[in-house]
Amino acid sequence: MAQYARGSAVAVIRLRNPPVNALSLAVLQALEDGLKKADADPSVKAVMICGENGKFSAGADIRGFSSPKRHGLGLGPIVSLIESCQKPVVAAIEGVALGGGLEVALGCHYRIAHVKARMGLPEVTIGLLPGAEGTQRLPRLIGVPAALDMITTGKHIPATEALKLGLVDEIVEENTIEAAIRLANKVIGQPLGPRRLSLKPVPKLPNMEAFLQEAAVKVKKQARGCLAPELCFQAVRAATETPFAQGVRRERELFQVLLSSGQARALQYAFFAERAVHRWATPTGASWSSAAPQPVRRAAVIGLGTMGRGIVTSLVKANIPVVALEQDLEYLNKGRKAVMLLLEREAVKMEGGAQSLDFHNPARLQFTVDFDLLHDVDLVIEAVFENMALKKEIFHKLSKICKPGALLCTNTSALNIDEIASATSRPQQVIGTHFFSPAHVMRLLEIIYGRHTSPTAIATAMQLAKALKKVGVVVGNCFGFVGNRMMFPYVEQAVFLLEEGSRPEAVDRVVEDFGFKIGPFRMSDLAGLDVGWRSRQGQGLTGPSLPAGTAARQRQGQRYSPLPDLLCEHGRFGQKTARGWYRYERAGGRTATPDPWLHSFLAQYRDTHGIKTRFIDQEEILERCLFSLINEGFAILAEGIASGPEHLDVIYVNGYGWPKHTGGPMFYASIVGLPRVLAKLQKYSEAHPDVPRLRPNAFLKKLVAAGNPPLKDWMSYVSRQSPKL
Ligand SMILES: CC(C)(COP(=O)(O)OP(=O)(O)OC[C@H]1O[C@@H](n2cnc3c(N)ncnc32)[C@H](O)[C@@H]1OP(=O)(O)O)[C@@H](O)C(=O)NCCC(=O)NCCSC(=O)CC(=O)CCCCCCCCCCCCC(=O)O
Ligand SMILES: NC(=O)C1=CN([C@@H]2O[C@H](COP(=O)(O)OP(=O)(O)OC[C@H]3O[C@@H](n4cnc5c(N)ncnc54)[C@H](O)[C@@H]3O)[C@@H](O)[C@H]2O)C=CC1
Repeated sequence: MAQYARGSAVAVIRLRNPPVNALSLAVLQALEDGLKKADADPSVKAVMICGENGKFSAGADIRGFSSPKRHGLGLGPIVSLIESCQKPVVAAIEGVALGGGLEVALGCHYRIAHVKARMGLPEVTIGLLPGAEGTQRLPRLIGVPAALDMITTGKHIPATEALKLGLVDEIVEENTIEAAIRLANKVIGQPLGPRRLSLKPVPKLPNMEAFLQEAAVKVKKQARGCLAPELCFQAVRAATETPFAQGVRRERELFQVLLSSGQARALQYAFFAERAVHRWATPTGASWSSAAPQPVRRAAVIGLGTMGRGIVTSLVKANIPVVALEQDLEYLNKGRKAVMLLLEREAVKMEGGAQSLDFHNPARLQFTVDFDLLHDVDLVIEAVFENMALKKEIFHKLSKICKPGALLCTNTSALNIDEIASATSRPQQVIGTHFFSPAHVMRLLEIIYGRHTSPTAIATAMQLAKALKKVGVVVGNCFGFVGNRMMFPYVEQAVFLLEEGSRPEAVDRVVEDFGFKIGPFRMSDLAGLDVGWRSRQGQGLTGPSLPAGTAARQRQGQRYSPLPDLLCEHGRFGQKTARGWYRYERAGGRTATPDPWLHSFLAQYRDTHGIKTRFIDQEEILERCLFSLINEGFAILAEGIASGPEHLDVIYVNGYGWPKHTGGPMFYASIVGLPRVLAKLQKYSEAHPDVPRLRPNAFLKKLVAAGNPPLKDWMSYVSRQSPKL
């Protein structure tokens, strides 16, 4: 709702719809009523619009977009109504003014913001465009380049930047409402024409056409198949080419296209999924609603390799003092240099508003090889080599040295949390905190509870994720947890496709065209092929411990591809050795070029093993890679390793580069239709009976037999007797 109040000459309209004053139909109606009342009342000389509880508005109610109650576009005409008001209207922006919220403010004649407020048009991130005339007003106010940037990226900008851009007239550090009322009183009687954005021309650029052409290419490249950025661009382009009213008509047409698109549905699902995973629960009944986190005032990181250095950086950025520990002085110095470099780069990015990182202060960041310095930290994150014996040795040590309440976290990417915890005297305080590389950049934190992990430990890890500005997703303990476990069949299929006749660049192209940031082979080259090789050696799948006489392409009666092992035996570890599935300009180089050596190696390999090369089309590549991954997702849900499909989707979108505009693997499966996913898996499984991961999972079959229920109902079909904990 919106509350109308009149004090002296200024009428106040307060948007009210907790928690973020989203613009529901009721709010819009009350806003319209308030405006009409103020206009009609001769004693009212000016109007001030603000939001309840220190937040202007986060925009249209996103749940309303899929609601059957939606009655078309109501906001555009209301913004016009504000602008055409004969009395000055001032927006008092506190907290956030986003989407439709900012469009309301753009209709106002003046905008005043609190210094801590944030503004933006994030519609593009939920598959839409600012459909309440925002694509036409914003370029008129701040110019085309800045408007295009805000509208096509959806970024939120701080008030200080908004002031520089001319988006707001003034920023205040104290009471925004009082300042807005003062401003409203001051401008009574002043001409409103120059303040009406719809009447202003779009500021000209000397090279507008060239600028737009370049911008179009950039937007398309960044969109990676997502429709909304391109349509946002078209709407802004209309502002540069046509009068206001015509631009608004174009904006509405484009908005309608997006509103009815599957991508918008998927992105809105992803928005709520990311919030739903905050409300974690475990099959034993522990949950976010009853567990309280412990404070983390000081932390430690053990191991400053690829992951540890990023984790230290994340903690420093979150203002958590850190002790960073290495095994010896040589590694320590190497790690220190790497951490300092990362922090210096972060400090540069944070310049112009953000607090300084203060990382040269030993009270905030200390480097050591002495375990005794960890005696008083609240939390330790272990990031040493992926080796169970080493991890157990370290946890045993930590359990003796750390203070009783300290949380002991492991960054293992696949190992058993319970086994690691068994080396301590406090298994209830042992938990997996699985960061993704680069750890200071990637948003995902997979949080893995073991058999004995306490609810407090889970709540503390979730709180840590929030402090680090990451999305924490709580999952159960199994080999590879959720993310990597689903990744194994995907990568396995990609390699099998090479055996059968495809090439790395062909597989990567199909997966990248689908919208992945990076295909499976580029990804392996980036991560390092030696990582998986060592893990397979540890599992006895390759290397010296493999029993003599084992068939080259079989392990335990199942199909196995030795191709990645053979590449490693040739010293091809990926980017780090300038050779992997591709070749690179130098060791550590980033530009992947298809490698004729690899092509002839594959041809020889097929000859050696008598594999007949066949042409594999894009559909088969995509389906075998994605559906095998999704199939594993159903197994994970059935085992109770994750409490819902949203968890799997949030993990994939935030940790593995799955295209957000398809919602995530499980949402995508629901859109493709479970009967189709099942039929395709059945087909591929029949063609490859020695590949168990292509065999349709029983839970998937159950859902299909139950009539393909909507994703939100899937978990009600899980039999509760067998959660694997
Ligand atoms: C605002 C945030 C920055 C806050 O972040 P944070 O503090 O971290 O809290 P969160 O956990 O994110 O959010 C708290 C809580 O609020 C929910 N929520 C947030 N924003 C919205 C929203 N816009 N709509 C609905 N609900 C929202 C969130 O889900 C949380 O609740 P929970 O899920 O239960 O935990 C951050 O939240 C944020 O960035 N929000 C999104 C901002 C955004 O994207 N805004 C753009 C919205 S789209 C828009 O404005 C479109 C247009 O401009 C087009 C104009 C067309 C207008 C048509 C009129 C629409 C009529 C709707 C019909 C309604 C039907 C009816 O009334 O019945
Ligand atoms: N590399 C990646 O992309 C990811 C790795 N992980 C996991 O993170 C952990 C670390 O992996 P990386 O950083 O890649 O390894 P890395 O090999 O780059 O670094 C490991 C570091 O641990 C240090 N170390 C070894 N023994 C030690 C000891 N006793 N005391 C102190 N330090 C010691 C080493 O000196 C080395 O610097 C592993 O468990 C790995 O599985 C998790 C997610 C992604």
